[in-house]
Amino acid sequence: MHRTNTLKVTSISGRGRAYCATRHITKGTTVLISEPIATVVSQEWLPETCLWCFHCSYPRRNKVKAILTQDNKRKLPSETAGFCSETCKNLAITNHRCEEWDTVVNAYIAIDDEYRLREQHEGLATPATSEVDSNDYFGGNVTRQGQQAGNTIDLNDEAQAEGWIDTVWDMAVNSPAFLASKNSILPDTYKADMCKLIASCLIRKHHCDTADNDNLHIQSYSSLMQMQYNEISRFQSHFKKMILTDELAHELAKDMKIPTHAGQDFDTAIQYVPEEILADIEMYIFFASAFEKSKTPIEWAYDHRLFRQVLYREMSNSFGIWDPPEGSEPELLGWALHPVAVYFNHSCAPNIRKFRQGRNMVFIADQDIEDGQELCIAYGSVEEKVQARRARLSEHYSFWCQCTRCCQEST
Ligand SMILES: C[S@@+](CC[C@H](N)C(=O)[O-])C[C@H]1O[C@@H](n2cnc3c(N)ncnc32)[C@H](O)[C@@H]1O
Repeated sequence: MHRTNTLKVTSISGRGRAYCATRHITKGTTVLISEPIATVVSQEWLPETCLWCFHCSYPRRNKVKAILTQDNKRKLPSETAGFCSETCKNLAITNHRCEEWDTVVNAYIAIDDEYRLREQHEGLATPATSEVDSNDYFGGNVTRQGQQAGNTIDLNDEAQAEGWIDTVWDMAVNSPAFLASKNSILPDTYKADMCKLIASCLIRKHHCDTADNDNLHIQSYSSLMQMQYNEISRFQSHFKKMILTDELAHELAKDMKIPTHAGQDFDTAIQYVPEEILADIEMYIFFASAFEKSKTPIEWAYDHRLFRQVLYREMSNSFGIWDPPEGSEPELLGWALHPVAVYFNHSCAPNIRKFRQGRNMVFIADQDIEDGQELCIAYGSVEEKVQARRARLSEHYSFWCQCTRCCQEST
């Protein structure tokens, strides 16, 4: 990690925490080089991409295998994963806590195994029945944290929304009928990849919690927890979209308020859950069943709260691993989480350019920047008109862009 003394974290109204210049920065200055805490190479590019430095040798496969499998008949994507050299393999192993690398590889295989199993049984999902009775699970009328005693739960209120969303997850993952309706659904490969990334982070948590010898050059799970958490804003933004576009949902909750009993009865609650959030729950069910069946079951895999801790940080903070690292028409090889690099807000007129250098992300001033000025990158293309840019950012990152350019162009 290399942080220059040119930037610091401050708070900016409407945009949260942000990196700002601590002095005049001249165009071309490197302001930050950051290492990832966790990465995943997508299933599609696994055979040709080095798990450590991300060198992609397509169409040649990696020279050094990550896993020495005995079973050639049953090759899973992760069993083809590897490194471009022994040096990269050694770096991967020594840069993890003891045993950690092995657990990560086994987690990958468990996820591939579950994916393959579902691929074989695709379309055989048991339809959901209306026999779901989550009141049994909660032991009747339980009022949970954040839930008001009045007649409605206000989803605009962060604490109420948080308590209700947590309740819905609990009800969903403890409902046998709901689980039966979801446990054969084949996720898209992107979701299986995200499960691998989440597993890597939770393995780091486990090793941070239990390791005796602290390896100081390894980034801790707590650094990941400093990243912005977007579960509530994601729920609210998809809920708003749902009540605008779905007549029934509009009738049920036009003002973001839902009846209190939707926090106690799963059949009622589920009507208020946007499909994007249902897809997140499905992803967790996939994740948990992968580890339930794995040869080395991992106890933390059955905790949706831990899964959500990472999922809703990954969503607003991960960086794509692009190849070539800079330039036109790159391929997306995977994703990486960089705890130190997450304070660059988005601007539709960015002053910082980022590119990948091997495993690291490098951030360079693209113009002269004044002392105190905010340092911003672009989260994707900034070519469209203001409404289209804001809609894309809202859809993908759950925020309404408040950059100077958007604010000027929308007045
Ligand atoms: C990678 S984080 C950046 C750091 C973040 N501001 C924080 O406090 O941790 C991305 C989040 O920052 C906020 N953000 C970034 N750029 C923004 C912008 N142009 N307008 C409004 N919010 C922005 C959004 O909440 C977004 O989900």
